[in-house]
Amino acid sequence: MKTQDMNRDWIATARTLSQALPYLQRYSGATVVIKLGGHAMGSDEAMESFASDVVLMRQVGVNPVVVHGGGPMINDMLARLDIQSQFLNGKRVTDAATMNVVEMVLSGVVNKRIVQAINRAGGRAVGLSGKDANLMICDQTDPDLGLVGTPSQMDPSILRTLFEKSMIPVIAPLGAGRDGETFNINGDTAAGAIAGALKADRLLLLTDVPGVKNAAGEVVTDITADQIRALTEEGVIAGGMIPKTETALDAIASGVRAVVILDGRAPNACLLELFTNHGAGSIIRPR
Ligand SMILES: Nc1ncnc2c1ncn2[C@@H]1O[C@H](COP(=O)(O)OP(=O)(O)O)[C@@H](O)[C@H]1O
Ligand SMILES: CC(=O)N[C@@H](CCC(=O)OP(=O)(O)O)C(=O)O
Repeated sequence: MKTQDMNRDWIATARTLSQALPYLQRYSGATVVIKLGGHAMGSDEAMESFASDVVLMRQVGVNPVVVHGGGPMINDMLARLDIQSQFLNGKRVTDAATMNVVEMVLSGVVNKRIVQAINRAGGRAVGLSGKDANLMICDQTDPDLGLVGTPSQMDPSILRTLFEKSMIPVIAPLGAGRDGETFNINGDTAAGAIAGALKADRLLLLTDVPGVKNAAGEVVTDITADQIRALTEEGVIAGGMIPKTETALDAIASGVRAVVILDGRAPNACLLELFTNHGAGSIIRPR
């Protein structure tokens, strides 16, 4: 390539960068908690794209925290081991045998797959669960659900230590009980509790739909608490969307600056949400 052409390419790149700069600067130093659901993980390509987005966020000065689910992977392993799964209001009834499988799959397989993908993309990810450094101490949610926990005492100091070293925490949604139990936490609930404890700038809930839909099936891009309550009463918000919108409202009440529910399978979903004017998905913010 001629020097003149190279210079022209460089100037075009600099122009593009200067347009992106205000967005990149807006989030420099910000804390962004990203919940990656089991359904949003998909293929190896989707995982690679997610990992490189998280690394880019870190490179421009964001403190990303990944909290993951893995419900479908737990279901597969339980079926292989011939253990029956039962659900109550979208939450897995978790007996001791199920809890062992949940911990093995989430902390062992799913967590390390994400850690490895981020490290291969050039980041330094560290895998944890809510048990590590007392990040999430839980109480039992409901005796009918067995070992399902609700985070009741948070210590996010380990996450701040990792931010100082530019490391990326990847957290499996498990917590310790006060009497030595291990609790299974819904992934959305865990992400909300961590975002709340960090007073995060953004909580991104990645799922397999483009956002929260109204009765006409359209995505509501800027959704209020009242709209969420009305759509839930009408039964339009149902199933797995209920814990997400509940988490969003709880997170806002605990001081998170905005929550976005978006399609994690879309290429560069997190970057488009943070670094473009139009964003992505449905945003919920304090009013
Ligand atoms: N109003 C709604 N808008 C969008 N999705 C909804 C709505 N009500 C229910 N859903 C369902 O919620 C699902 C997302 O929840 P879930 O399957 O638990 O996600 P994940 O596994 O990503 O955490 C969507 O796939 C959709 O079928
Ligand atoms: C208590 C509870 O429901 N725990 C979930 C934890 C995993 C999860 O939340 O996975 P997704 O985000 O992929 O749905 C479970 O056992 O399936």
